[in-house]
Amino acid sequence: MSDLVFDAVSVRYGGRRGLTAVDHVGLTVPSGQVVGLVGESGSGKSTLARAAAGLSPLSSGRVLLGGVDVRELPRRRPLQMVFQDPYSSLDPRMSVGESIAEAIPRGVLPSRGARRDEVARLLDLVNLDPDRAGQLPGRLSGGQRQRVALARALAGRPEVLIADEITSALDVSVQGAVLNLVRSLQRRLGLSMLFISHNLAVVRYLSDIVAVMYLGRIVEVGPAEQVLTEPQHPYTRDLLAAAPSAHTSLFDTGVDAATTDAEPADPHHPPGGCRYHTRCPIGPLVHADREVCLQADPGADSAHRRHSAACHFGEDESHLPAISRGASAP
Ligand SMILES: Nc1ncnc2c1ncn2[C@@H]1O[C@H](COP(=O)(O)OP(=O)(O)OP(=O)(O)O)[C@@H](O)[C@H]1O
Repeated sequence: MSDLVFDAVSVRYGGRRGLTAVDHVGLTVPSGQVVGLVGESGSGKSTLARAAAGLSPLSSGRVLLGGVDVRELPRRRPLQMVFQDPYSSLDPRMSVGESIAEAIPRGVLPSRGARRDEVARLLDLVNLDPDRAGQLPGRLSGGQRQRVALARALAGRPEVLIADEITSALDVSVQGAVLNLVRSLQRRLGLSMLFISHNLAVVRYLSDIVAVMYLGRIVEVGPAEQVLTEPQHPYTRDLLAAAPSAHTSLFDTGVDAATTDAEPADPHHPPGGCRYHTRCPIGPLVHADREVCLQADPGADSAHRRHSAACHFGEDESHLPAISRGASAP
């Protein structure tokens, strides 16, 4: 088992008129731990996850697993991804068993019988009756399909599971069961996990570490409890203020993280200096120091495991009582 390391990863979409969806991101998912990745829509979370899984080509940087560039791993088998929509991730013409068997690496279990037994083991692992193997996905509920998608991911015996909004398309009544299953599998199998969700309460429930993304950059990272209860970056504070359920119920509906009323920055033309300065409530109120926010990119120390924020005033809370929540940049 080894750490998953994003080393100065950038992903750019389109040509000259395109945008840099992930911009020089450094992030470590320590072996056997869960990193929750949060941030509003369009901040680059899925692109970062897809970059690790080989689904978004890197413009620069590397993704390493145990020091090995994941591009050198055969079919990236140690990294498996589960997606949001269990309706499109399974082939409707293949039985559940065939879908799972297809994901078992070739050569590992050559005999038909051994593959059938492995499918039954995997179905049991995700709490589905092995008799489901003969069914088509059309006969299954969303929650059951997501369990099959998990079984498929586990068929590759991964070290790292990348989970992108895996419960947000499910009925609220089954979200809890799927999350509990993911948590127990992660612990039982010692998996590392990059877990993306808009629901901060869910992220808090699952994660050891939380990383916060804004406009293609990691702006804060640290132990989950610290980031979610003592945030250092103004963006994280705004995110938490907009999603009070991080501190209340796990499965409230309507908890999507949104931030201040200020206009989101244009991802095609991200602001210079600190990327959050156009929306930040601190900059405009700390006039004497605002220049530094316009000029210098603070950068979070996301390669390390301590709590760190990409803010010139991150750990200095002396200005906080003066801040009014809704303040927006001029
Ligand atoms: N295939 C693509 N081609 C061009 N631009 C893209 C593509 N996929 C994503 N983008 C853009 O890249 C940026 C980051 O998108 P991404 O989906 O990674 O963000 P996200 O944080 O995962 O958002 P969400 O929470 O809505 O899934 C956005 O501005 C988005 O519009």
